[in-house]
Amino acid sequence: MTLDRDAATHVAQVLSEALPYIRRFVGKTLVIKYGGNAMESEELKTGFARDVVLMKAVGINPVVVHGGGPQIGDLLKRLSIESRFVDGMRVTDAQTMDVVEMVLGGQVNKDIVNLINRHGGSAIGLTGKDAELIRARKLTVTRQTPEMTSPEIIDIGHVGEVVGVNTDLLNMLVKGDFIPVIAPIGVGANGESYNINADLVAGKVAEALKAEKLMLLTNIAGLMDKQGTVLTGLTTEQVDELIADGTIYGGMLPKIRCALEAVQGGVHSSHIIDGRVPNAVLLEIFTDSGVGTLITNHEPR
Ligand SMILES: Nc1ncnc2c1ncn2[C@@H]1O[C@H](COP(=O)(O)OP(=O)(O)O)[C@@H](O)[C@H]1O
Ligand SMILES: CC(=O)N[C@@H](CCC(=O)OP(=O)(O)O)C(=O)O
Repeated sequence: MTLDRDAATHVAQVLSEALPYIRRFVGKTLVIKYGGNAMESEELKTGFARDVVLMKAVGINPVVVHGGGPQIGDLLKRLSIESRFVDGMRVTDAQTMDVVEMVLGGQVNKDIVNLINRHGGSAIGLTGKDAELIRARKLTVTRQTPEMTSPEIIDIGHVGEVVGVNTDLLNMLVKGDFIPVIAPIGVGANGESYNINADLVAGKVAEALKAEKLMLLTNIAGLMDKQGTVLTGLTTEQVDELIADGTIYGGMLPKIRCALEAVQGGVHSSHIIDGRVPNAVLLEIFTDSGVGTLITNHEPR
C-alpha cells in the first residue's frame, strides 16, 4: 500500500503532533497486560496488535503479558469441567491445570503472536517455563472473619505466585527488537506448572524490568466507586477501605493489588484501562490526561 499526497501530509502532521509524547517514552519499557475480556472481537485484537507494533516502531519497548480467563472457561465448559473462583483466582486442580496450559500457552499465546507479526512486528511467544522466565511457588490463600481466632487456609490447587523473573531473557529479546508475549504460567522448583493470575505476572514483570508503565487492559472503564464513577490517583489506604466496604471485589482485587505493588516496587505508574476502547494503549500514551485509573507514587504528568 502507498500513501497518496493528502494522506502523506496528514501522517506528517499527526506524527509531528505526537512527537513530544513519543520522545517521553522512547527507549522505555511498557508492560501491557492484555486481559481475555479485551480480546472479545477480531477488531479489538487487531487494534491492540497495531498499537503494539506502532509503539515498537517509534522506539518504545512493549512487553505483553496476556490473560485468557474467558477462553479457559469456554474449553472447561466444553469438557464439562466445573470452574470456581476464590478472590478472583481460579481454583485449579490437575485436570484444570492441563486445560489452562493448553489454552494460555497454545491457543491464546499463538493467536496474539500471530496477529502482532501479521501487522509488521516480531513477536516471540513464551510461557513462564521457557528459560524459566517465571519462577513460581504455590500461593497460600487465607481467610479471616471477626468470629475466627486464627486465619483459615484455603487450598486453591495449582495456583502460583511469582518468585522470580528471568530478566536476562527479556532484555535480550527487547534489545533484539522482538516483542515478548508472555502466557501467565509459572514453573516451580521441581518443574511443576502453576496457573498464575495474569495481572500478578504483569506486575512482577514490570517491577523486575523497572518498567516506566504497567498498563492493565480490562473490560471496564477503570476502578469505579459504587456510583460508577471512575476513581484515579488512589493511595494504598484508600484502596484498603474500598476493599473492606465491598466496592472492590472479584477480578478487580488482584488487579488493584498488583497495580499498587508495582508502583511501590519502582514502576513509575500503573494504569487500569478499558481494553474495549479501540486503540486503548495509544490513547493512554498520546493524551495528556490518559484514560482509566492511574496509580502512581509521583506527581501525575
Ligand atoms: N470497584 C470496581 N470497579 C470496577 N470493576 C470492578 C470493581 N470491583 C469488581 N470489579 C469487577 O472486576 C472486573 C474486572 O476483572 P476481570 O473480570 O478479572 O478482568 P480481566 O479479565 O480483564 O482481568 C470488572 O469487569 C468488574 O466486574
Ligand atoms: C489463577 C488464575 O485465576 N489464573 C487465570 C489465568 C488467566 C487470566 O488471568 O486471564 P484474564 O486476565 O483474562 O482474567 C485463570 O485461570 O483464569
